[in-house]
Amino acid sequence: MSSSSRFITFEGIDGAGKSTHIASVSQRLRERGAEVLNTREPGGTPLAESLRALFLHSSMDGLTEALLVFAGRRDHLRQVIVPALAAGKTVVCDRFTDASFAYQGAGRGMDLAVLATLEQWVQEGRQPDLTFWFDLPAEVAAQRRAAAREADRFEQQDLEFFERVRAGYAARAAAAPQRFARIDASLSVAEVAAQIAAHLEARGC
Ligand SMILES: Nc1ncnc2c1ncn2[C@@H]1O[C@H](COP(=O)(O)OP(=O)(O)OP(=O)(O)O)[C@@H](O)[C@H]1O
Ligand SMILES: Cc1cn([C@H]2C[C@H](O)[C@@H](COP(=O)(O)O)O2)c(=O)[nH]c1=O
Repeated sequence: MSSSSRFITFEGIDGAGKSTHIASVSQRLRERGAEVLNTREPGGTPLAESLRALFLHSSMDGLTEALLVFAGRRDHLRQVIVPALAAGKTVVCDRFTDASFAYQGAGRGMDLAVLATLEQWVQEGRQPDLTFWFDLPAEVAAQRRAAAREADRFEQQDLEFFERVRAGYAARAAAAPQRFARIDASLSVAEVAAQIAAHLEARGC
């Protein structure tokens, strides 16, 4: 990875408000001289995007979900993320492996050791430099989703599922405090933006 490159991810339960801020964060980084590549997971390459459609709309168990999303992640890393970082770009990714631990691990009850093995095989030690975790109660996120769009099979899950997913993110954040920036996503859009800006300032971005 080039010294000027950064790998930044956005995480949180559905409806937490990530997409609302990704464009403005990317613009801020560009204004400060970064060449920013925006991408997402599941997805990011033609192969991974085709897997995304299956992942979001076909019925399957937690292990199948994990194998599918990590397969797409491997292609995404090799074809897009690693080359971009090597070229000195800043990669801003809407979701990454923390979502697998939160959704397939905490949400679906998959063995975290299996996920850790998949993480090692697929990422070969690579991790984001900075992860914004948009944290808020599942009930608040559900209210926001209800107003926004048609639910996919994850968004159709109940509040208990999303509270487990939230706890899964909290566990990942506790295990990697230097990488995670927790955002109180229950606040207003402006207050969330201010929290993000403060974290970026503190990291010289
Ligand atoms: N701080 C906020 N307060 C109130 N509503 C918000 C806030 N942030 C975002 N919203 C609204 O909540 C809805 C979900 O926001 P957004 O799409 O950014 O969430 P998300 O985390 O990207 O969700 P997903 O992961 O499912 O794509 C949108 O209608 C958005 O306008
Ligand atoms: C990367 C990843 C994602 N998911 C889930 C989380 C969301 O419900 C969807 C993606 O939808 P979005 O609107 O694009 O955020 O997929 C998951 O379960 N596991 C993962 O690794």
